[in-house]
Amino acid sequence: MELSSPAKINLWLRILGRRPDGFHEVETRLCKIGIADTVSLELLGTGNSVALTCNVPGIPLDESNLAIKALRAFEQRAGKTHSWRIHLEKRIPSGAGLGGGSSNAAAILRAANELAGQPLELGTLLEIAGSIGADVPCFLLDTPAADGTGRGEQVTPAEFPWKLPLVLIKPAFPIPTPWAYKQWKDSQELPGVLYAPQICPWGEMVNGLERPVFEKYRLLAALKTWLLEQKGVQAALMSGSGSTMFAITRTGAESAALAEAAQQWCGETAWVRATETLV
Ligand SMILES: C[C@@](CO)(OP(=O)(O)O)[C@H](O)COP(=O)(O)OP(=O)(O)OC[C@H]1O[C@@H](n2ccc(N)nc2=O)[C@H](O)[C@@H]1O
Ligand SMILES: Nc1ncnc2c1ncn2[C@@H]1O[C@H](COP(=O)(O)OP(=O)(O)O)[C@@H](O)[C@H]1O
Repeated sequence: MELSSPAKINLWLRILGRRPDGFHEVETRLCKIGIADTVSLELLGTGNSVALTCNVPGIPLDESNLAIKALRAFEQRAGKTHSWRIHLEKRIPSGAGLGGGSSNAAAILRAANELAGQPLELGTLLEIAGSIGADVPCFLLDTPAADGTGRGEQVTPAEFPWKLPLVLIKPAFPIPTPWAYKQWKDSQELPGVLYAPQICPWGEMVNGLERPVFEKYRLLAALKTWLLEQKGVQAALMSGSGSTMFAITRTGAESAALAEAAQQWCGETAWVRATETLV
């Protein structure tokens, strides 16, 4: 069984505070976008082995892969093991704040449940998803957008009728999510950079993780400032914990032109794509 496993951006990510368990209380709006991995899952028969392959080097192929974690958690809850084969065709860069691994985990939960004859209900799948990672449950919802509260794992579908043209820019370096949250409390704003909410028809775009991330990765702060000066840009923000920055333009032609200019600005090692939010 083959499933599309889309990336997300966070249109806003408000951090309300650090919790006693070390996680942070957040309010976020996740939107699925037109960049996706393809996840293939095959049920081989009896046993308990998982063979994982992937088209790109550098993705872990052992039990630390979120796709395998999802499969193991599914089998534990369903109370039955099988032998499986997974292939990940990755197009979403990792350590990018685009939720690639989380999306793969959700696709595996859906596919495994389907292939095993639907032993688990959506509520149970959402619970398992939340135990794998804060971003996983939103990818189990059918809607193109969702709101997350708590760690981000308490999700509700969100109305989002806008098909927004986007440019995504990920410099060559990744950013580990735990590091970004850890720096949040004691971080400072850089002068001359816009951190304030950008008021848009779909809501107030802001990302509380820009403060800690920009302090170390000055290039991203400079990139945000540059994006906000470009023709047709309605808003620019970091997605999740980075390192992807995204800009929303008014038209697809503007996002195509901006993608070209951004590639030149960042150099050829950056990953740059023009796409749009899913509706
Ligand atoms: C920042 C966001 C925004 O959507 O996405 P990414 O940048 O990772 O894509 C999420 O909050 C990330 O979600 P996810 O990547 O699933 O994180 P998890 O695996 O649950 O957590 C990784 C680590 O980040 C920290 N963490 C995560 C979520 C949260 N609300 N508070 C935290 O402090 C914790 O240190 C945790 O151990
Ligand atoms: N299926 C997967 N796809 C991508 N990365 C994965 C996967 N499973 C585990 N990882 C690990 O998770 C880390 C974060 O990856 P990812 O979820 O793509 O980024 P982010 O949390 O920034 O959106 C990577 O460093 C990678 O080694």
